Amino acid sequence: MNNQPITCSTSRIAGCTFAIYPMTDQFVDVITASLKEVDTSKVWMKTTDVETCVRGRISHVFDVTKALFLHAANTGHHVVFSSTYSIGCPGDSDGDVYLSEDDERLNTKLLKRMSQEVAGKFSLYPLGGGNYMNMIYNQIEEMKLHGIDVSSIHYATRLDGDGEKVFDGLERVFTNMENLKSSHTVMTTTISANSPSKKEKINE
Ligand SMILES: Cc1ncc(C[n+]2csc(CCO)c2C)c(N)n1
Repeated sequence: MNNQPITCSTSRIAGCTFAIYPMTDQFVDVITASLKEVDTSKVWMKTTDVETCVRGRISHVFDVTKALFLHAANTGHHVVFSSTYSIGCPGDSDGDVYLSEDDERLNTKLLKRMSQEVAGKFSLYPLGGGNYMNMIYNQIEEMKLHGIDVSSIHYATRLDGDGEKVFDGLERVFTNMENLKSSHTVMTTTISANSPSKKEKINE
């Protein structure tokens, strides 16, 4: 058994653990086609039976996760994406070498072909101390500048609109936290596309 403590790292590598859940018998094809067709060469990546983890510069972590989800959603199936983004976690340093990649995004062309409405939510957790509620409120205001519907729900903020704009807002919020010198930031999201459910409350 490996009881070695995880070594501490002070690197500013960003990471995301996420899973895509396609609600179809063809779920294996939907997931594997996304993982194959999206260019992931500027991030460290590991896929298991439970999830995928990508690590690298913020721009590439968002480019890859956005492209993977929108590629899966583009099949037309009802697809859900569940993720945890993190930066500044005092823990492993896997993939630090990917921080030296340049800023050119690799999936811009692929994303241009896709137009997808989504519904989702995000929660922001500034873990580095400070006035955390103000930091969260400020970033919810930031999200409203991205051309999507932003509304309050319990424990999270709901987001409705174009998928690319939703991911661009999430990236902006995450990047803002880094620029504001938050020492450790975690952001969770759940994003759904092509749901057969109507947007209205379905329990009434
Ligand atoms: C992004 C993402 N990565 C891994 C899984 C886990 N998973 C479930 S089915 C399947 C394909 C067959 O092995 C895989 C890898 C997921 N759901 N989403």
